[in-house]
This record gives sequence, C-alpha cells and structure tokens, in this order.
Amino acid sequence: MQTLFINIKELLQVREQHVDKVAGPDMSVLPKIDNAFLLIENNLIANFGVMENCPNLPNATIIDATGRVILPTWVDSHTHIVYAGNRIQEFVDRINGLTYEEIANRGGGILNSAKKLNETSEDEIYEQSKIRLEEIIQQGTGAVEIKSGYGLTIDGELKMLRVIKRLKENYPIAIKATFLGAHAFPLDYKENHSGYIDLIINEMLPKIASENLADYIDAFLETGYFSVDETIKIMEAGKKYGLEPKIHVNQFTAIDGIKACVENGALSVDHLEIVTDEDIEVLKNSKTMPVALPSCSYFISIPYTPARRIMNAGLPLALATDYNPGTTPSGNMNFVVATACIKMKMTPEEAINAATINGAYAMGISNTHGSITKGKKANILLTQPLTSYYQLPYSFGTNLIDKVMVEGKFI
Ligand SMILES: N=CN[C@@H](CCC(=O)O)C(=O)O
Ligand SMILES: [Zn+2]
Repeated sequence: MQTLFINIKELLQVREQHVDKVAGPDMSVLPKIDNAFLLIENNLIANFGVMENCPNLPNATIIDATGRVILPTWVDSHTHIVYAGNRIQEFVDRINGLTYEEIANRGGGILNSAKKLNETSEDEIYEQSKIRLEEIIQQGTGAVEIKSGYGLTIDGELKMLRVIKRLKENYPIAIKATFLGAHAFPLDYKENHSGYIDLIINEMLPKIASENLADYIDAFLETGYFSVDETIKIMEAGKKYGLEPKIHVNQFTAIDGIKACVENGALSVDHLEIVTDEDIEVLKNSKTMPVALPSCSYFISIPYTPARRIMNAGLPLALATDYNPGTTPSGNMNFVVATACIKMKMTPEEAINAATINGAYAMGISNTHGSITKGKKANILLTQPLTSYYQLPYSFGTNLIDKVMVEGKFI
C-alpha cells in the first residue's frame, strides 16, 4: 500500500543520513524541504524530496498537503500515564499555599496515588489509562515511555507493568515500560529504607524480569526520596537484568546524583530543574541524554530546566511531558514544545529536535523513530494550514494537528 503526500509546504526533520541524536549547536538545525513530497509504503517512510522530483504513482493514495506542514510524530520519553483516579484536591491545596513537599509529608503525593492504585483492579486501571493513551496519540504522540511507580508493593508494581504490557499489545504506537519501584518509600518502610530496597531488588525485579515486563529501570533520586547510594544499588540491580537506567534526578535539589547516573551508564537523566556546573561537566562525553519536563515546571511552579546552559555546553536535550496525576496532569507534547520556546527560550528548531529525534534516543528507538528518514516508521503529523512551522509554538493554545499517521495508518 502506498500513500503519497504532495505539495507539502514544509517537510520537517528530514534526515538523509541516520543520526541517533543532535547536540549543542546542531540542535538549532532542523533540516526541512519546502514544497515537498513524502511517500509512505506500508508502515515505512519510502521516499521524499522536492515536488519537481515527485514520482508518478497511479496506484498510490494521493493526499494534497498544500499549505500544511508534515513532521515526525512526537516522541514522549517520560510519562506515568498508568495510574488510578486523580489528585485534584492536591492541586487546589497548592493553590491555597501548600508546597509539593508539604503535601507529600502529609501522606499525599506519590503515596496518595499508590493507595488509590492498590485499591483499584487491573482492568479498571487499564480502562482509565487507555483513555489517556488515546488522548496523547490524537495530540500527535507516536511513541511513549510509561513508568510504574504507583504500586510500591509487589502486586501493585506488577499490576501497573501488566497494564503497560496490555497497552503495548493493543495500540500501534511504540511503548517502552520502565520499572519505577523506587519512586517513594511506602509508609511501612519509612524507617527501614534498606528493607524496601531489598524488596525491590530481591522480590520485585526477579518477577518483573521473569515476565519480561520492563525495558528500563528508574528511581526518584532526590533529597527525602532515594539517596545517591540507594539509587546506585537500584541501578546496579536493574542492569543485572538488562534494564538500563533512566533516572528522575535534580528536580528539587542537586546532590551529585547526575554523576552517579552517568557512571552507571544511564540512558537518560530526567527533570534537571536544578543543575550545577559540575552536573553539566559530568554529562559531557557521556551517552546520557538530559531530559527536560517543562509542563511539570509550569504546573507546580518550579524552575525550568536551564536548556540554554545545557546546549551551550555542547550537550543534547530532549523534551517530554512527565504526564502524571501529581505534578503534570497533561500529556500534550504540543504544549511542551510551545512552553520550551516560551519559557525556556529554546528556538522552535531546538524544541522540535528535542521532542522528536532526541526523545527517540531517550527511549532507545532512534533507529526507527524521530525523523523523516527512509526505512523509519511512517509516524507523521499533518498540520492544519500554517504560516510556517513557527506557528506550532506561537499559537500555543490552538490544536494545529489535523491528522496523525502511525505506522502508515491514520489514527
Ligand atoms: N518526581 C517524581 N515523580 C513524578 C511525580 C510523581 C507524583 O507526584 O505523583 C514526576 O516526575 O514529577
Ligand atoms: Zn516523572
């Protein structure tokens, strides 16, 4: 089956040669073709170029994209979309002056979600979560990483990961599962951290590995949550089962966690709202992708990740949503890209690179996703007619996505 898009106003993120990520000054380069064609064959990108070279294909389905922009679907490398219920009351409590930390100290926060999750059946969690997955696909996300971490019990964590597995089986987009048992210490282990870490390492991980339920391992490395040494233990244990680390770090405090993550070969370090010069130094010459989550900064009023400092140091940067019930009840990558431009002063080119090819790197799929490259998955966004792609972040409150194609099929 062939689909041929013709007269595309701007075809973005065109990479003739494979790149797995872009860093430093290269982030400001977003290769594009004006007045382009794009040929999809079955589920793959088969060809593209300027309209003068457009092939004549009488059997193809022709789509006239006059005035419209086409780009790869967003790659959201950090979410927690499998959860039960919501935390709307905490949202109002924060408006009334409580901080995220104060709410957590009162038994709210992650423990509040864990209580709800453990009281909810797997089927019900699946039903609630699939609504969010369907929503983000319509908003243009074509690949997503989903974490556990609201179980904090053996059964709860397994339940979450089985829901993620069902989502993987039932939806066409690429999904990676991350085991986040080390998200918070359950109340029973408040004074017995080593007991909970033993539970993760000796009970949860072997079961998860035997059912092949996770691709990555995560921990919330933060003051008041998991220390550097505790996180190192978790990362080392995960790696023994083939789970590469992707770690929550430097959200509220900088405690040399990034160094530990880099030394343990983390694929990504995520949040980075508070970053020291030493943190930036250790990321240089590493394979670790820094990931910024601007919707989280927006929603709970914490600093934005210093994108310019990171990119000026020659580093790459990815953007993701962090969709979760506590700090970011939104999975809209269009909003993430716009907020990165408006609040983090990323250029549209940098933000789109961060939300496509670098996001793909941060979920280990840049061979197949994140750019318009021959042989990659036919995952593309067709916009409404636009002045130019600058309108994507500029008209930040307007839905400019007309159609989403995943693996060659419109969703
Ligand atoms: N910071 C840690 N985890 C989530 C929030 C978890 C929650 O509050 O439910 C995050 O990435 O923001
Ligand atoms: Zn998160």
